[in-house]
Amino acid sequence: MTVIDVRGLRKDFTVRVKAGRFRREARTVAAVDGVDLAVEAGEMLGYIGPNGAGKSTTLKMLTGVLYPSAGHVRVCGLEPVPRRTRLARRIGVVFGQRSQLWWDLPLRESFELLRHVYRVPATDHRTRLKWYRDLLDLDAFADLPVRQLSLGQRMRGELTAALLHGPEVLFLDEPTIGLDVVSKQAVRGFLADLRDAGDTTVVLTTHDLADIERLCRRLVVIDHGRVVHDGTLERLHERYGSRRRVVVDLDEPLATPVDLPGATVESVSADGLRISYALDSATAGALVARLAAVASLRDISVVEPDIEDVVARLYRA
Ligand SMILES: Nc1ncnc2c1ncn2[C@@H]1O[C@H](COP(=O)(O)OP(=O)(O)OP(=O)(O)O)[C@@H](O)[C@H]1O
Repeated sequence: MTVIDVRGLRKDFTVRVKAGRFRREARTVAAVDGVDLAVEAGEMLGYIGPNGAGKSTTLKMLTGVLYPSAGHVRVCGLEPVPRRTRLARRIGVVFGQRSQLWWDLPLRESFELLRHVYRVPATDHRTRLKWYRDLLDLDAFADLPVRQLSLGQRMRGELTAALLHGPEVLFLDEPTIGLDVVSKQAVRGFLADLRDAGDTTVVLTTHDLADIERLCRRLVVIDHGRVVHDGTLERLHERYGSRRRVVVDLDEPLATPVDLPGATVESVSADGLRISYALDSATAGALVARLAAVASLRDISVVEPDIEDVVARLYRA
């Protein structure tokens, strides 16, 4: 079932720019410029792109905060802006700058208030809260007022708050930004469990590509308001020519360089004992077998392509 259905989505902003010493003129900027997107129930989708690419503007249109300039949007079958109140019961939202929690109240009481706001039956509330408490380790700080929480603790609270009414879709804007390592792990682990449970569709924007590697099979990359990639991470690697590397440590330098079709020497250390090969079409096994026939190998490591490189290259393209 398609939970998010977006076709030809656009958002234009009118900005005033300086034109000469005293004049300013209005110019139209397409923040989102014809995005098509279909997300199926239970998917966890990574929505990424450089600064100013149009990610937040898209999320705002999907959650009913902004009216599109053109195009078709349905989330859970509803048009977000006119059906905003109804939609709010079916989606959860975590946007970095906006909080759903009451700053002066203990976290625990915010959860209780949200139960009333969304009119969640007490048993459902209890079951869900128990799950989140365990997974996100909330008990350690649930009695503190929200204003006293660390960023990581607050984010764990925000995630719980966004999910307590059992939404079908969860929108997350930069859920791990600025978090300490422990909270980052906790949030990622939690999202991985949520994905595996399969009941919630998630759209995740992030600058932290480790989030994507850990969590999202499907990746949509947006740049200048347009989708430039929609597919798996592997496909992105293939498309942008990222390659695995094999690094070998030798007992003695090679007398003559070893050539293998499908592999390229990337670097050789000054003493000749460490060689790094980039794999084009050869397999790591074939390369190692070839080397082992002519040299004594001390150590071998296979380095997976780094998504940061791929995305940096993609943005430059
Ligand atoms: N209210 C607004 N008025 C005018 N221009 C806007 C407005 N909101 C966003 N923009 C412009 O639209 C473009 C897309 O912005 P958006 O915030 O959606 O990008 P983003 O991908 O979320 O970026 P970031 O990663 O920096 O959060 C940018 O050029 C931004 O300056």
